[in-house]
Amino acid sequence: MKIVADENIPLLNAFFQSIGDITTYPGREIGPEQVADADILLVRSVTQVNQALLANSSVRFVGTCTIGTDHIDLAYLEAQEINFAAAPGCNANAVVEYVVSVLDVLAEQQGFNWQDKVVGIVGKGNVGDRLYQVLNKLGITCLVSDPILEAAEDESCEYVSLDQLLAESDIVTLHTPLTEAGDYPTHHLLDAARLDKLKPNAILINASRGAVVDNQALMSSLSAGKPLTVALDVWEQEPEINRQLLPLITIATPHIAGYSVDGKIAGTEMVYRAICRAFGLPSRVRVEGIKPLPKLKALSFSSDACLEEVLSTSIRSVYDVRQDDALLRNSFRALAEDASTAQVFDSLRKHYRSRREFSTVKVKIKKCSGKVSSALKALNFNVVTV
Ligand SMILES: NC(=O)c1ccc[n+]([C@@H]2O[C@H](COP(=O)([O-])OP(=O)(O)OC[C@H]3O[C@@H](n4cnc5c(N)ncnc54)[C@H](O)[C@@H]3O)[C@@H](O)[C@H]2O)c1
Ligand SMILES: O=C(O)[C@H](O)[C@H](O)COP(=O)(O)O
Repeated sequence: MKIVADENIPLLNAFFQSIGDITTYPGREIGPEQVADADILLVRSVTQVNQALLANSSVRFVGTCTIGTDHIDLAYLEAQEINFAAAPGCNANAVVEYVVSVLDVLAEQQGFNWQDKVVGIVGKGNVGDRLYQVLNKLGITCLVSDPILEAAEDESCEYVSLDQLLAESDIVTLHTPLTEAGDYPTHHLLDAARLDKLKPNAILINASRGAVVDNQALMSSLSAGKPLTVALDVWEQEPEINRQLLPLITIATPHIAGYSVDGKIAGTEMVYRAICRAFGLPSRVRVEGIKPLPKLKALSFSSDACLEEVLSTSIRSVYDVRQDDALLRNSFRALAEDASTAQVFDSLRKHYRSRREFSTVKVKIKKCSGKVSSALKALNFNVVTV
């Protein structure tokens, strides 16, 4: 079989070389010509998969090694009886750890204690629910808005309206898909009116999709002096992000919240297993059999280390969002005259030094307080008491 794939999908040969001949392209350059005689198309979020791409192709299976599927015309694939698989939850832990790093950094910069804040979570799916569980275990009060789960009478938490969440949360973090249709569309969910409802000095984090927040309205609000701290990992019009918005954003990253090594490989593996099922193939490849993944040295703390020090040191030893923020700002500052915003944004993502996830890091603690150990376990660290 012929496989056409986004070059940014990790371990393509390890997983798929026994299934077919693989040809890779930059995700944004996969067009009708590239897929014309392909049987299987493997993409990430930057390839629009629709009738314009597939109408005259032989593609029988589309896989996106991502959580988001807003780049896929699902109705068209179904109508054409083209098999489809995404990778739900594959990098959800990475996004949670991104949010945790943002909170860790802002808590230090603004001198607050997480436990004293109310966190509003918009969207309680794979990412939002994991974040909810982590924050709950850390004793942090959460408000949750998810009208779809609420309508389905989900009882995993008490739900509030979005307007109540915006009015009462100190920190608002967005984890919905980007949708334009249905009962609860999320395109510009946070428009000018809703941005106005955010508390003074609130923190807004968007690691979902750029257009869930009206970026023009956000820029107007911030330019008018609204006291708001914003962390954006996703931007409207990616990769042509609005560079005038950049200086108004406190933490700015190039859509890498889900870019852990573990999450990216999980995405590839999930689509591989779906293809094996769809084509009745033996699912032989195991991630464990692939070259060992980079491991971080174990951390250890003295028994009198304070909780804040242990948490912050552990988080930053694995991921410090300030590094990605600085890299993005320096890259745009150094932007060569002829280099476009899109080239810089995409290059940062293509050459991203993927990080590991907290669960892969062993933290050795000498007879520490139960509070420290349980907090680290809440963050999914691999805790060993020595
Ligand atoms: N920045 C990144 O690198 C990154 C990584 C992973 C996922 N994402 C994005 O985050 C989104 C969420 O990821 P997930 O794995 O939790 O997806 P998911 O599908 O598991 O959960 C999404 C949740 O949002 C809820 N929802 C839908 N419309 C809503 C609305 N109007 N208001 C409130 N809630 C609403 C759904 O009911 C669902 O519970 C993905 O669709 C993707 O676009 C971004
Ligand atoms: O939807 C997802 O899984 C994430 O947004 C992921 O980070 C997308 O990564 P990309 O396809 O842009 O490489």
